[in-house]
Amino acid sequence: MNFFKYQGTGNDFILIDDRDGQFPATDQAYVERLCHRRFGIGADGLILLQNDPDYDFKMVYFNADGAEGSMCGNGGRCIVRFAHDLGLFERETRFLAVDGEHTAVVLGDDISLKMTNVTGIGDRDGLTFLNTGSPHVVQFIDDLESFDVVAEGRAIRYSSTFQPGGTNANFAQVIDDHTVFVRTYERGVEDETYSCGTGVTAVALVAHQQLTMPDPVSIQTIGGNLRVSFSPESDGRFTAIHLIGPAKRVYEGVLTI
Ligand SMILES: N[C@@H](CCC[C@H](N)C(=O)O)C(=O)O
Repeated sequence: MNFFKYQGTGNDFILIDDRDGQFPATDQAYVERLCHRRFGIGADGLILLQNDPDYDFKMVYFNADGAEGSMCGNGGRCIVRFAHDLGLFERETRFLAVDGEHTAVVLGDDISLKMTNVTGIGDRDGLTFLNTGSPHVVQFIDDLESFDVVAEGRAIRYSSTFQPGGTNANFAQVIDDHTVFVRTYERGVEDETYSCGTGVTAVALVAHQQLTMPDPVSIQTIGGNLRVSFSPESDGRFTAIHLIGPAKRVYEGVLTI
């Protein structure tokens, strides 16, 4: 079976064309092994591209721990690039993911991915929490460079407040009036990743609501730059949310494990 490796701002994924349904998707240990950075290919997650009768394709996303995850924004941009490379559409696509329908547009090196609407930004035991397709806590920090993202993120991820599912944790530092630097501890990877698409989307919406940062918000991550555009609604919801940034094929190979 062939595999492809893609990355979106350093969030890296194994992509598999599973339109024949042959991949052993229920074998969690196998997916985990493929994602392992010593014994496998190495990736933050694995994504299957499957057929769906009503859409261009269906995205099935697994975290590096082998369990099926909630929505992955960078993975969403990567599978759009993959589908484009496979010739499944020309410029605009419509696909199904775990959180419902997404549309996306190829803009040269960038993919603009429409994210699910956000119902609101809440408070959970003093922490800012929202769901952008995946659950996210957002905290603003003064010196993010030297902040211990893994220790602090893990404490939030496993805190009783967010059990049983847990949450992703994002730490953000304001760079200027429209730019934020973001570092994320990802649930399911159980480590800091170079970038998290649903996480930076969450940070952009919180930066708008709490710091009046205007649309679009520019995001810096360890793995590169992204933009998030959105429409704030009068009832606290956000619609027309787009995550925009590069997504690239890195290499392809044949599975031998
Ligand atoms: N890297 C992802 C986030 C994936 C979801 C997450 N790890 C979870 O299941 O909680 C992104 O780019 O959004």
